[in-house]
Amino acid sequence: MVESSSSLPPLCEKISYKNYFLRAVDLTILGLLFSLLLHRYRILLVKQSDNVWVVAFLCESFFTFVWLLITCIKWSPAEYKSYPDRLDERVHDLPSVDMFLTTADPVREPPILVVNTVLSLLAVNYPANKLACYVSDDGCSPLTYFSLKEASKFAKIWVPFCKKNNVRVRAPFRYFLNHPAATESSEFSKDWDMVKWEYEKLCRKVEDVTGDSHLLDADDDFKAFSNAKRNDHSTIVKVVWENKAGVGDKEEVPHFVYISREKRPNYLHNYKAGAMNFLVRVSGLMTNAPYMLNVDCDMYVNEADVVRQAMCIFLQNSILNSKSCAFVQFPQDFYDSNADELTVLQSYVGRGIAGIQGPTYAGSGCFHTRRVMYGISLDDLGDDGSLSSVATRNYLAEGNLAREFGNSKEMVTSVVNALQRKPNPQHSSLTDSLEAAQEVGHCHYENQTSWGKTIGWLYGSTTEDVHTGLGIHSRGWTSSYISPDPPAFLGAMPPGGPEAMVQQRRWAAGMLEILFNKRSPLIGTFFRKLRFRQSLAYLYILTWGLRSIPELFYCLLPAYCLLHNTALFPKGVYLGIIVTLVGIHCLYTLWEFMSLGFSVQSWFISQSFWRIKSTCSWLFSILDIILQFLGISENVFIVTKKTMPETRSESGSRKSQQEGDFPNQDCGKFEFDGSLYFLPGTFIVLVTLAALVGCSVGPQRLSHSHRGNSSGMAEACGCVLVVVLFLPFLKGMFEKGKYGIPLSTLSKAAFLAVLFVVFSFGKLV
Ligand SMILES: O=c1ccn([C@@H]2O[C@H](COP(=O)(O)OP(=O)(O)O[C@H]3O[C@H](CO)[C@@H](O)[C@H](O)[C@H]3O)[C@@H](O)[C@H]2O)c(=O)[nH]1
Ligand SMILES: [Mn+2]
Repeated sequence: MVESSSSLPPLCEKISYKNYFLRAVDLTILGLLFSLLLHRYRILLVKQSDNVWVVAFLCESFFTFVWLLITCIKWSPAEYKSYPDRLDERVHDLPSVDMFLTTADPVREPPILVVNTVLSLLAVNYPANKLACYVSDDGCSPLTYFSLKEASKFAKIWVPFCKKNNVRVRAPFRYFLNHPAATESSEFSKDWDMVKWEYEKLCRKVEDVTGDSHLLDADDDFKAFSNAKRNDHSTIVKVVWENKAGVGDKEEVPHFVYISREKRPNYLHNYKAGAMNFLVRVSGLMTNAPYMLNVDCDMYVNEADVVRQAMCIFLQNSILNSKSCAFVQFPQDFYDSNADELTVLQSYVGRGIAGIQGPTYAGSGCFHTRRVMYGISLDDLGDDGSLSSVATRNYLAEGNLAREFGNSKEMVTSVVNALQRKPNPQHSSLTDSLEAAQEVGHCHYENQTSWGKTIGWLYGSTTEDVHTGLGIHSRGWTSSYISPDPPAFLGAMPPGGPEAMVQQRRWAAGMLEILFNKRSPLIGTFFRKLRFRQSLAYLYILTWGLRSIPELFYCLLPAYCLLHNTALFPKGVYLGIIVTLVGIHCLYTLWEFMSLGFSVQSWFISQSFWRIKSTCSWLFSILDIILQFLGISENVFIVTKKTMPETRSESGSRKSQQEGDFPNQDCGKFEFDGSLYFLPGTFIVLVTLAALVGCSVGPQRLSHSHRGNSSGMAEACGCVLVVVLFLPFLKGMFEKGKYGIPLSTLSKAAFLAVLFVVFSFGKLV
């Protein structure tokens, strides 16, 4: 299949970015942090009873630990660059790829957005007979199914149009943002108008049915949905479109299947991980491709060559007989500017991890190897990449597979084929597998099997992605990171506000679930095949939730000290160290943002958002975990609300990338509601303001009797910094509507702030 002659140029290259200057900056910051800690500790030894210094010492120890992890992670960044143009001369028969998309709620995830992502998948630059697209709908919505059916009709126009004209961005809502250039031929313009008209027709149809779903009642194809409730319905599997010609022609549209697994009330469905495992099974029965791409429903393909890019990595590995790469992860990029900080984090921390054992799995934009998902370890493979004889005996022994993969004969056969890298025997039609697909969708199909435990997407955490990736790395596999420009996938992030808080809390709680479960990286290095630095990388991500406590305390300390008339910061040289630390850190992070083309404003918003999300949202994840341990409540996956952006073209703040950016009028404006999330932030701002006011009203008191040999200036500066970082809250106190903090939150926070002030003063008397 692959031409292995070494005279041909490689399909991909690993690029390592060692930057000695950045290492020096990282180490300098680390050195400064350690010297500060040491100084605090020395003073603590002398005056043991100073609680403020104990708290500050503990917080700073935590921050130093985090920075130590960051320094280790960023030490040797790397990524892959692929050369898809070289594929054709080297590979005569490209491998098949099954593409998975999950959706869960037709209201929070508008079907037209799902349709666009699906269309971008169907139109990728890859032979149509090697692709199949599977959509899992946890919402069991006739509207979603209807939209997908309509999309498959439109795909017959869209896919050939994209391939013929070599369109780059193959999600119509994005593509039609721009008009064709004046230099284009009149034939193209005519085609363009026709396709746009057809797309608009599709949108209208979806809109009409959204307004009146009874329109579908008469259609027999929708019978399965009548009486179906979101959380109470049988399995539905529908072959929306089958590429019966079985050719890879440019005119052809890949297979397209809609599935919705059985749901019953009071039954744990394991959220996205459960949906992914059903996708794996159904696709195993139908097409059984050796590679699987998965995307979230809002993450459309922004680079038509993406499948070829990923295959470059897998195929080059097979040329080199290096078999350790389990998955290829593309970064999650976004078409809105709500996630600039995530983009920066991926670019630096993500590349750092990519240089160790490989990137963590991010849940979307990732190509997995089916065999690895079936639980095999790197040791199970022989030199030629096939199962070793011991592994063959273990896995394929009579009864073992049924015990692990469930009682469907067809499923077991497909697993045997996948493990031995053989395709399924040719079916005459996809619909032949419908019955078997229904069977593997039953609620209890997974009972007593290894699904979610050692095979497939892992259960037990709402961040199933990090969990599953960790499971794979712990079995000795590596992963690869490619970050093409323009980005391969683009999605949406909720703006700063309630939705973002819910999402961040879910993430932080999901990570803590992993930190304390049996796959914890704390033990993975010693008992499994997780590399040491990789376990540190996981530790960095998994401890996000825990950071909330030192961050909260540290934000309150300046105010407390000012009110309590005591010193927070050391004086003299060590005050200089703190100022230098803050300065270097600001410049360093600012440089990270600007080097990726982001603005100073975006940097500032991100710094502020980090403080807000850790003190306001991650804090609750600790509560979630405690309640879960006590058996009082379970962590749930609340789907993030996605909105279809207005299709108006305008240029955005980032220098890059696409053919026109979406407008973002309220960029950076923070939204509030009455939820408890906004209580800690409001409290911090009120307390800090009170301290500042107290300090300016009674300056004599401060200068005369300030204990700890500090004038209070440093603490006052600390307070100003806190207020600046929580600026959205300060503004929120004066705004109305969704940008204003509700009175109920304000009054609760004010009450707590009064208690805090009294408490701080109380100590003085
Ligand atoms: O019960 C569920 C819940 C969610 N989903 C799907 O999961 C995807 C991600 O959900 P979303 O609400 O967009 O979560 P995010 O927090 O934005 O997603 C990030 O975080 C998740 C948890 O770590 C990962 O699964 C995602 O891939 C990653 O993009 C979406 O396609 C949903 O439709 C389901 O299929 N079933
Ligand atoms: Mn999302």
